[in-house]
Amino acid sequence: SQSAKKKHSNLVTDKDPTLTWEIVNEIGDGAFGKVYKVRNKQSGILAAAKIVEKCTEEELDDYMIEIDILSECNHKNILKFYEAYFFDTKLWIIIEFCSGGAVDNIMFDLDKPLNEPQIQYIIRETLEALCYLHENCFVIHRDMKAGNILLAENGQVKLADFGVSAKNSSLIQRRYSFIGTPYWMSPEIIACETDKEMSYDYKTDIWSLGVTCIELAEKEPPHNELNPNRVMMKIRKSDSPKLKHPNQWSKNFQDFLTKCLNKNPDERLTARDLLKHPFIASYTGDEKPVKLLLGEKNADINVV
Ligand SMILES: COc1ccc(Nc2ncnc(-c3cccnc3Nc3cc(NC(=O)c4cccc(C(F)(F)F)c4)ccc3C)n2)cc1
Repeated sequence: SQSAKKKHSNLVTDKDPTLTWEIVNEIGDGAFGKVYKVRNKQSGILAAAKIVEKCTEEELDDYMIEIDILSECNHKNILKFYEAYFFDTKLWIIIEFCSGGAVDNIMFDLDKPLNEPQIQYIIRETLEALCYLHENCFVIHRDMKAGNILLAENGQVKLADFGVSAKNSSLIQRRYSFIGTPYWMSPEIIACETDKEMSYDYKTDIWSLGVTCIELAEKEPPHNELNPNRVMMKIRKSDSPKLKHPNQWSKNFQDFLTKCLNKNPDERLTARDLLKHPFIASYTGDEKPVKLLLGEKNADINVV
């Protein structure tokens, strides 16, 4: 439509996406719509396409925040934006395809948590993405968890946001809205919902990263036995969560967790600081431990 074309530069409105992209299969079905693996008819390139049916102009404005964030992000550890179409009342958001899928699905398929080198590599790459989001894009992710960390076929780590909670926020202005998946929520983000004068900022992603480390080490986040509306009060009342069996893990890992899971956001380290922490800096390996993990997952599928 004319208004969509005029307003948004990242949006193709006068071309039918099915002329360029063919649907291979469905890979996800969320509240927002369906997600497909698609192939470019000219280049053969694979991609992931979120297709929102009957998208209204105001819904489009909301999705444009996501499209603008994705199109301005140019980093090896953030999903690469390809194209977006608004055609025949359907919105298509097309981004790079990661064949490994999300890390929580991989742990579920293999029915086992990750080992320390795999955690070090994945968290190092995720911290690089968070540094970029916080320092270059002034974006708070707000839904950091293993389900939003994708693996590409060569073991590359790509940060995603399927719930699309990531929002732009300038350095000074803090966020007052309330969002994210309860188990990974920081104490201050929960406080936001009760006493409004509280606010939170980038440090909320660091708490969620700490919870994600426990999730990678134990398959589930802390308090996962509680139902979602109980867990928020539990997080606010409880001390910082810890690993169930600390002596199975290095002192560096345990110390890294205490630096992420400080209940006071002002004392929590930044993503930039955490990249220098021994748990991360001492890991000089490449993506090999994660390529083995992907090998197991693929072998798993063949053997079944
Ligand atoms: C179940 O098996 C699989 C196998 C492979 C894959 N691979 C894959 N590769 C790429 N994308 C997806 C995907 C899956 C479900 C939903 N959305 C997906 N990607 C996607 C993500 C977005 N948006 C973001 O990731 C996003 C939005 C806002 C901010 C950010 C960030 F802050 F991270 F930059 C990221 C938009 C459109 C799409 C199609 N899935 C997934 C499941």
